[in-house]
Amino acid sequence: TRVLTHRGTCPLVSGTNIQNKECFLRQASNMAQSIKYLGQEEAQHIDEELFTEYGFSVDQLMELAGLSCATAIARAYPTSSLVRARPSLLVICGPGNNGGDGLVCARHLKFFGYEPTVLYPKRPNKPLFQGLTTQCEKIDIPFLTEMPEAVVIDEAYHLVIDAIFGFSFKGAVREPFSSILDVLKKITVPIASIDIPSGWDVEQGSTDGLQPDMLISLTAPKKSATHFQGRYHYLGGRFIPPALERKYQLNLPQYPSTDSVYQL
Ligand SMILES: NC(=O)C1=CN([C@@H]2O[C@H](COP(=O)(O)OP(=O)(O)OC[C@H]3O[C@@H](n4cnc5c(N)ncnc54)[C@H](OP(=O)(O)O)[C@@H]3O)[C@@H](O)[C@H]2O)[C@@H](O)CC1
Ligand SMILES: [K+]
Repeated sequence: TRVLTHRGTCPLVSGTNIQNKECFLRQASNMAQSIKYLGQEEAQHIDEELFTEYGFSVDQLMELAGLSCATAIARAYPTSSLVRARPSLLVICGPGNNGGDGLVCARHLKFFGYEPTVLYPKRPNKPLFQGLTTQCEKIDIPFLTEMPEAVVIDEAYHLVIDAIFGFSFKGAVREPFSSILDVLKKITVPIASIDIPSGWDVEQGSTDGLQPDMLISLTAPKKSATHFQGRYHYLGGRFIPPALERKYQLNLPQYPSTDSVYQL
């Protein structure tokens, strides 16, 4: 009772003097609601269940994931904040679904008024990815044939979108992506990573890897996101059914209104 009646400074609301009881309750509620950071297998299981148990298709979720990435990027880097004449972006897409998110994101960013260019060096021979590529080409998004040097990227683009690897990445990075990541470590323009900073261990992160300015975690952050030190961390992918959220105790925050992104 002494704790409950004592007045002091609440560490959660700096500079305010509220009753400790309130502070305690708020802290307890925040702890109860803190969002879960997923391990690699857990992220893969949730993804699998969305398709097998909940009836979603890959292209559906990829569209929502990519749209939330484009929305978060437009929030963090509005076209009006970009100093050069053209709001040019480089989107680098990898061989899996993370790369697919990148293609969807590039398409939406084009409709949002940006000038994306795509590098897509390893393209899966599947209708989904061929369709996403065609959709970009048909709205005049250029595709590069090789990775530019770091100085060229710094000169030509405002932002690089890293859609190379997501939650299925494992082991040492293989070519051509190891050379691409080496270049990305040298650039000075900011990097926005989709789901995981590419090359990072999904759970442990990386001490000498990319240091993105932005991370858009899809569904829920992965454990490596605790090491993210950039300015903007957004949650996207507002499509998790409540029963699935409960099963995995995701404790997702309430997305505001009709938003598809939430700034963490
Ligand atoms: N539920 C959600 O939240 C949703 C998530 N979505 C998105 O899907 C993402 C997960 O997609 P994913 O499972 O296709 O795997 P991803 O990480 O893109 O890459 C696998 C590819 O990388 C390769 N590869 C692996 N290691 C490598 C290495 N060391 N060096 C080189 N290559 C390596 C591997 O090649 P392989 O081993 O087959 O040769 C394979 O081709 C997820 O992060 C999110 O962005 C949304 O689209 C839908 C809803
Ligand atoms: K990525």
